[in-house]
Amino acid sequence: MNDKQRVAEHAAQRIEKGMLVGLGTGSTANFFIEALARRQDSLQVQVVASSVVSAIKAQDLGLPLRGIEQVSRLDVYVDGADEVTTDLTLLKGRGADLVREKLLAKASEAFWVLIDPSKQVQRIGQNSPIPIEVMPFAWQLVQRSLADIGGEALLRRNGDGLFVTSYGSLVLDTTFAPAMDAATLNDRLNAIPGIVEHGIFKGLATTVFCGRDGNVDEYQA
Ligand SMILES: O=C(CO)[C@H](O)[C@H](O)COP(=O)(O)O
Repeated sequence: MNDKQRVAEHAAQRIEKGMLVGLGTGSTANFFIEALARRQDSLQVQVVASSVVSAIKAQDLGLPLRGIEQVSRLDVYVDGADEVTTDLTLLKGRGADLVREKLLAKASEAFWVLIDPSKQVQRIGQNSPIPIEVMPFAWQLVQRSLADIGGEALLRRNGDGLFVTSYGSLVLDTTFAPAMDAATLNDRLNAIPGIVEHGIFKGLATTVFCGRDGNVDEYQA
């Protein structure tokens, strides 16, 4: 069992009977969905998925799925992350499902983040650019606004074409100077028109579980 599987198993053991559980997206979230499905006979949970791929996986494994439009409050949302700092700020969104991921994280009583040590960083943006979803017609205007606050934004590509998210947005992968802290950046990005969503998750995670050398470390917000 690798660190991602162990941390996913650990989180599934923490789920309580009858909970409404949000399912994240990615390889760690997939391990969690599998671990949850193995406990479903005793747990009888319902789930809400953050992506089509997670919805299909949950359905295939027999987890009862509710549409995101049918819920206003979840007990817990469980997902991976690309980067995590000591104050539990996250960088997410390597995939195409940022919008639903942040909505579910915000709507949940608890947000559990499942990582391995490779995701722990000193500062957000240390290893990856910040993914910024933009309305397709607005990408150049947003690129200009990002340049005004010191961001270098490149349209994400997919082979010869452009990368398109689940909701038809484009993604600007954006790097900022290391001196720009995540809290400031979060506020500035939230204020730019044309941005649909971005990958900084600030003040949302309640617990980070980190699988390390066969154990699971726990960090509380
Ligand atoms: O934010 C995400 C998708 O939008 C993922 O949670 C993040 O990329 C981590 O993925 P993995 O568990 O495969 O390492």
